[in-house]
Amino acid sequence: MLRLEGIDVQLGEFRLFGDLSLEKGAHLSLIGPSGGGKSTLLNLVAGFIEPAQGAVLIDGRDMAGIPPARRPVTILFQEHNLFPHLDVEANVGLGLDPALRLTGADRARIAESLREVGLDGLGARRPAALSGGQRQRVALARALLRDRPVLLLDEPFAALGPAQRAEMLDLVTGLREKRALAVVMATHAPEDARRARGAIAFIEGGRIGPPAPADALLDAPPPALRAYLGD
Ligand SMILES: Nc1ncnc2c1ncn2[C@@H]1O[C@H](COP(=O)(O)OP(=O)(O)OP(=O)(O)O)[C@@H](O)[C@H]1O
Repeated sequence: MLRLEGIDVQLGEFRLFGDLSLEKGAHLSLIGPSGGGKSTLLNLVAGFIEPAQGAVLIDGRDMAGIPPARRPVTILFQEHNLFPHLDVEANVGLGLDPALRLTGADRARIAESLREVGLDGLGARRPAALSGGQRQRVALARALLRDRPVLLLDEPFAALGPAQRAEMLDLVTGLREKRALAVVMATHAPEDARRARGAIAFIEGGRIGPPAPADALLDAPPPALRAYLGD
């Protein structure tokens, strides 16, 4: 479903390179040292940067030249996902219509999406009146309404406490399975990668390592990963 073929990205002195392949309904965690290239990879898939060489393919379609808004991809960041002056319903509604001309049917879909992420009845709140975890749920509800088959998460739950992080990861896993989403998540927390199940690719110095099952890799890490984990 998602393939990076012979990718080479050049950002000033930094170079990201390698291949990657992810099936529908699968989860891939990107872990590795700061500055290794995790966000660059997500930005490449999202269309914020273009490769100098190689191709990003989604469902067999070459994404070259396709702008972020027209890619079958949603990206969720650690913060700044919500507009503070808009209430929760409007923030989610932006996923349906950026001009917010919402019909009754749209509002029903928004309410359903809020229910799905456990925020039933909070549509009239402003983001400032929500906890960090609830704000990320709003952003997730909007991502779900966009209904794109690839979900990119850039350290989305790093600011949350351990229990909330686990809850959010389980929520994402449930939605991934229900909707057969392909999820790519950058994280510094190996326990998050374990919890999300699926595979891990270790990225260091711009080199995209081969994905391997999370438990197997973390239980017997190769030397570079062991050094990163501090074991
Ligand atoms: N626009 C840019 N121009 C030049 N260099 C850039 C640009 N964007 C990122 N870089 C560099 O690319 C490298 C990879 O950055 P990236 O954000 O992908 O790493 P990361 O693995 O996500 O790190 P972190 O874990 O700290 O978020 C860094 O050295 C960064 O300084």
